[in-house]
Amino acid sequence: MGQLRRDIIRRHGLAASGALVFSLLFLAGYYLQLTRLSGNQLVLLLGSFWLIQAGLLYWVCSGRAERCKDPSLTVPFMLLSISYFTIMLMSAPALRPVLLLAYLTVMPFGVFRLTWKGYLGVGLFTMACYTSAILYFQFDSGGLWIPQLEAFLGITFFACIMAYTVMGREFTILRDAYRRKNRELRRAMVRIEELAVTDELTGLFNRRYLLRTLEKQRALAEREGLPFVLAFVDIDHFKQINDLHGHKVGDQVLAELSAVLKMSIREVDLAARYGGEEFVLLLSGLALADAGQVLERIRLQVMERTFSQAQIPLTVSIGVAQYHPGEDADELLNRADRLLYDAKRGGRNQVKTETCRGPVRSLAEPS
Ligand SMILES: Nc1nc2c(ncn2[C@@H]2O[C@H](COP(=O)(O)OP(=O)(O)OP(=O)(O)O)[C@@H](O)[C@H]2O)c(=O)[nH]1
Repeated sequence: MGQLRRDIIRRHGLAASGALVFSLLFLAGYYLQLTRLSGNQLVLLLGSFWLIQAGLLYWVCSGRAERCKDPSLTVPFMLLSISYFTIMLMSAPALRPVLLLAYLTVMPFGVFRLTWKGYLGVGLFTMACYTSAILYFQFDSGGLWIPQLEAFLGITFFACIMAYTVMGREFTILRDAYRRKNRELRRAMVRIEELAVTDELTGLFNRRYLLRTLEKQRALAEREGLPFVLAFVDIDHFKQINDLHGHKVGDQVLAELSAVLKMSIREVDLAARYGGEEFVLLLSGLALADAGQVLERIRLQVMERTFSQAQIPLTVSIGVAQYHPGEDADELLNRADRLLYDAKRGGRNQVKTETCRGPVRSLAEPS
């Protein structure tokens, strides 16, 4: 159960306790003969109130109301209580002071949900209910009608309701500001998390994230026996590109090559910038031979196009090693790095794949 639903249920628990207190007071009023109800009418009144209340509570607590615009069903709950307090008022005019307070205790529960317009609507509904109860009482009983007192009480009650509406408006403003800040904070958190794992220039994952993922991949390989392959991809003679075209173009080349790497791997794989012009690819669920083919394809892809506005041709050298059960991340990284070194030494623009725990095998001859 989510925190939001728990909060809603807690609030409804409070509201139901309030309704219970006023039901008990009304019951006491009945036994003190302060109401005009018969026993059956009393049972019908309180019984139907609690039946509907229980139905609404069930809707909220079971999560069925989550499809509604307001999953807390605040307005239905408020209108239900106000309507029943009005019927109680009609049937027990002597309990008017108690029931006036009952009306007012309903209003604060709108704070969490209602806009000030909603507040005004519920406030006017309350006023209309109260007025009809008073009129009903006067006409029904022909009771003592003291217009000044009724006006006095009515205006005071109206002022209280309006005060709630104004307060409700203030709460709406506060609530909206709080929600806005919360949203901004969440967005900022997501961005910070992104920045913490992303290389700014290339948009690939950074070394820290790679090492973390490598550990997870290792655990998966140990537990589930899922094979994976790690490849170092390094641009050949990148220093010359910087020297010839400048750092800015060099940066552009790095970004474009990163896009090629990212596009060439599957969702389950990972491309990271290890540092400078050196990248690492983690290919999961692949045997060494298949990974070798994938990386050979990447090598050819890089060779077949040019990079940056300066249309610079590029080649990469790649070292590919498969994870051996029991080894640690450093051992795997070192092996792949050694294979990359072999590829460089072997003339660059080639993929060096280790044979199973044996010597390295070249997939392409140096160009
Ligand atoms: N533009 C740019 N250059 C970078 C960045 N990081 C590292 N470099 C440059 O990458 C170059 C790497 O040079 P080397 O390590 O000699 O490698 P190389 O020239 O590619 O030679 P080989 O790897 O042996 O083929 C250096 O000139 C670095 O300054 C970066 O973020 N942007």
